[in-house]
Amino acid sequence: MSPARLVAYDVLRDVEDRDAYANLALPARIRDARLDGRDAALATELVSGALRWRGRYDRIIELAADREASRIDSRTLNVLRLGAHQLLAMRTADHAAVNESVELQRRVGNPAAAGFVNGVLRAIGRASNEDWDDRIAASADGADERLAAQASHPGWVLRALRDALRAEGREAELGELLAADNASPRVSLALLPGADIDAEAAEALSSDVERAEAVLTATGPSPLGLELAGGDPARAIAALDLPRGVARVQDQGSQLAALALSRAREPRAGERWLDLCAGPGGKTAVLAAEAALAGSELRANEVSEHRAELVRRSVEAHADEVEVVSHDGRDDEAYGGAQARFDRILVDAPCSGLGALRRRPEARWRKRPSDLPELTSLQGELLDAAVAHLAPGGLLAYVTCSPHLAETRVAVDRLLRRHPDLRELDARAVLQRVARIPLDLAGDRLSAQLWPHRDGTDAMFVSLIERPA
Ligand SMILES: C[S@@+](CC[C@H](N)C(=O)[O-])C[C@H]1O[C@@H](n2cnc3c(N)ncnc32)[C@H](O)[C@@H]1O
Repeated sequence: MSPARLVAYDVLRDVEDRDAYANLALPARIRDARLDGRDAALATELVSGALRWRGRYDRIIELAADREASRIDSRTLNVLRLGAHQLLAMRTADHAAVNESVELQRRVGNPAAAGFVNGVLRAIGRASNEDWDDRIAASADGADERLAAQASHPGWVLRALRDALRAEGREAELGELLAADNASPRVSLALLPGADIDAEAAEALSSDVERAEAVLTATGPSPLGLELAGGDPARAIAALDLPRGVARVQDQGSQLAALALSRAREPRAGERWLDLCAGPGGKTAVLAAEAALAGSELRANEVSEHRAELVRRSVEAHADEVEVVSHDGRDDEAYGGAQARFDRILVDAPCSGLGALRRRPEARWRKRPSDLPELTSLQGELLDAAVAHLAPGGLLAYVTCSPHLAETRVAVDRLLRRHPDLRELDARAVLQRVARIPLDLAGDRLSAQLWPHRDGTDAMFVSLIERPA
């Protein structure tokens, strides 16, 4: 029995039974099973493939088994998903994929269903991906159901993504976006400003890193950004030999969102900045470095004490300069009192996370449209509280890692209606100025929406709002 397949199966169960995050459960299981590098890579591919493509594979399994997925025992279904991934997306020989799956079923599932697993997987292996696409199309109830199954996205997510693209006049890009969600992104690093080294110099240094099979390139839209072409990010960071916390794993869209606030305009001396929803602290780290350069003070707030601790760790490069507190961002304590005012506030609000589906393969199946109303009210309340603490002339950045219109444009339009004294600034122009390369920002609104398929970033939304002096 292949240990990598057993580990992959166990992680699928962790995700299902314990609501575990695959990216946390997988390394732990790999360690416990003492998998070598090759088996660890195989387990990783199996887990991310089976989770990401779950919608597609379940439809194919239903067609091959002539039975609804909901009527297949969940242990057997996971064995079939892993088998389907080997047959349809990996180079595993068909007989090996089928035999290993039957063995796995005997070991972890109902042995009496081993014949069923054998039959279903043989049927899946007999047809190509193109054939399965045709069969999915022929059995689908409408174009959305077809695309949702083929591209493995829940229907409501697909419609939300299409609405967001349509608002920019780019509905035709939906297929590219879904494909980008289904591809494993490269790891990006941020090299915090103020270090003695910039991204280009770090790339040059990566000749040392190259020997460690972890090649860094100064590519991507963030001026702080490095991309890892392969290998272990921790080794790449260690090989740069920089002070702790200066090089950090971070999506380049997140880097740009933080820079949009700090670089929207020249800071005056002694400004006060606040990161209201800071955990786990990725953007706080960028803001801390920017604040240190600008001579600004930074306060970071995070409602969860555990995540506030992560924020403290994230600013270790500027530990004494950032005040980290833990309160509900709707309460005055988060700001240090009712009278406290800030010159710049980042509201990186809790959101559905639909912009980062490519990084968390299980996330799309966990979100529910019913999560939205609670999130959008919280976003509105956090924004109202932040606005109340914005100094005259102050700047607020509203950021989400979701392109869902209810969390992005609609939230900003509502905020501006509630507070007619506020003025929206041209976030698109700011991002164009800050970015290392020209960004393809579509639509005719002042806010900016980044996209994985266009910008190579998570789908971050950024709006900049000013309280006129
Ligand atoms: C999108 S995440 C922020 C990501 C972070 N800015 C970064 O770049 O690492 C939103 C954060 O808001 C926190 N949060 C949720 N409700 C909150 C509230 N009422 N007040 C303050 N923070 C809250 C969540 O715990 C979560 O850590």
